[in-house]
Amino acid sequence: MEKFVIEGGHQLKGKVSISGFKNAAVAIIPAAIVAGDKCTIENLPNIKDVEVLGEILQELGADVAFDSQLKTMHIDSSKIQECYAPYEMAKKLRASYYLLGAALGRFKKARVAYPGGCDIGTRPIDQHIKGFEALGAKVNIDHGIVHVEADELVGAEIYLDVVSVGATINIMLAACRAKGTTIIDNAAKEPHVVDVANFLNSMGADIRGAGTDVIKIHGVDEMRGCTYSVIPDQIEAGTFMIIAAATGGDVVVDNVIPKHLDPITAKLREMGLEIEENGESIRIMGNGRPKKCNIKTLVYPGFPTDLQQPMSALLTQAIGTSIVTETIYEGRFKHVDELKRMGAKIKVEGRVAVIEGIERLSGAAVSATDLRAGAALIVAGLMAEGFTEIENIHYIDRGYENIEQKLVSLGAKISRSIEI
Ligand SMILES: CC(=O)N[C@H]1[C@@H](OP(=O)(O)OP(=O)(O)OC[C@H]2O[C@@H](n3ccc(=O)[nH]c3=O)[C@H](O)[C@@H]2O)O[C@H](CO)[C@@H](O)[C@@H]1O
Ligand SMILES: C=C(OP(=O)(O)O)C(=O)O
Repeated sequence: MEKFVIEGGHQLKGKVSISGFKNAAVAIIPAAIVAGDKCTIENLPNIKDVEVLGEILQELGADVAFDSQLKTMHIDSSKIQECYAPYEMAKKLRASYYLLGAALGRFKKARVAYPGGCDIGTRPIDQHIKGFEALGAKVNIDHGIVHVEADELVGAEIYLDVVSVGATINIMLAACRAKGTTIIDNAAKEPHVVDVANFLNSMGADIRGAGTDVIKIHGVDEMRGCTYSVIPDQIEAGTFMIIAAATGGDVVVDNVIPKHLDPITAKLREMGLEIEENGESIRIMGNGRPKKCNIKTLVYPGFPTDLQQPMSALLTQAIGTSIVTETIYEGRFKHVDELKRMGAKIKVEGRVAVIEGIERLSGAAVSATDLRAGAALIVAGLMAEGFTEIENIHYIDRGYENIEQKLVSLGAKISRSIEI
């Protein structure tokens, strides 16, 4: 089992380049099925989730070649005949549910086991199902497998009861091959929704309004392969901004879309950090302990749930008491018990964490319980006095490319060690 060993207390300085967006990549790879042609996807992050999705498409019958140096995946999905993703395949990640929309669009039929992913609360798919049914599909769940099937997909007006990234993307995947026009009302506006729409449009789809809360999809008969480059990872970039703040460092986070980082920049400025935006990079200059700050996770352009855990870690050393409210996932406080091992003063009541800032955390042996909990423990370990050992780092490898190498290049003392 691998673990990270961190010696805390070193200021980070320098420039770090951000990889492609995991949460866009995990939708774009399954989306490549829709056209049934050859696609080249560039700027993919070299992370476990991308590797696993490539393997899943291969098992479904596609030719897949991932060049991890060039960060490019070539997918020829023309040989896929049908989409059956049993539990062993689908449980590996939450994003396997995008196979439902993609295969429904192309084959009018799919069978995919209920999705897996990090345990951060219930992850219902009722809005995905509502969308598929509105397009004319019959959906039933039998022995853990979601079956979707339609004689014909027909465009419809779909109002989402909750703003859901997954449902918005899944409905776009199916609707781009439906007859007529689909309107998704109360759609998610996240950058990854826009990236997937742009990818589908590059394959010949006709999707308008992605990035607003009304998306119009005119179904098309034909789609074709394309070459597409994934946008930079908003969450990896935000994590490095938080790390820079946590270590009182001076870090340029490069290859980002600063607009996507507005909610993080605003909060860090509120905490007293100096931040400069410069084209495709953001410079964060820390100076001692940050001020307290309240955080409420919201759909985009609100503060992203995926950064709540790393931000909570930073707030453990803020001056004053901060209140963190998690509105998206009720189970996203599993990092709290681990932070407490390091001396953090946090009380959780339901979806609210009250964090009383202390002078300094102390290094301890801790365990990652999910991807962003792992990122939070890295933030904490880099701030803490002494050594922190983080177990279960396979969660972190799901979503961060070469995180320890990127941190070492900024002057952090972190290494990966293998325990037998
Ligand atoms: C809005 C939001 O922050 N979405 C994040 C969520 O996306 P992900 O796609 O996992 O989640 P959704 O955006 O679909 O879910 C948002 C909320 O809607 C609820 N819901 C969702 C679908 C459904 O059919 N029924 C339902 O009730 C969920 O329980 C959740 O409370 O996690 C991803 C990975 O961490 C992030 O990249 C997304 O930015
Ligand atoms: C929880 C996450 O990923 P997933 O939805 O793929 O489990 C995440 O990216 O923070």
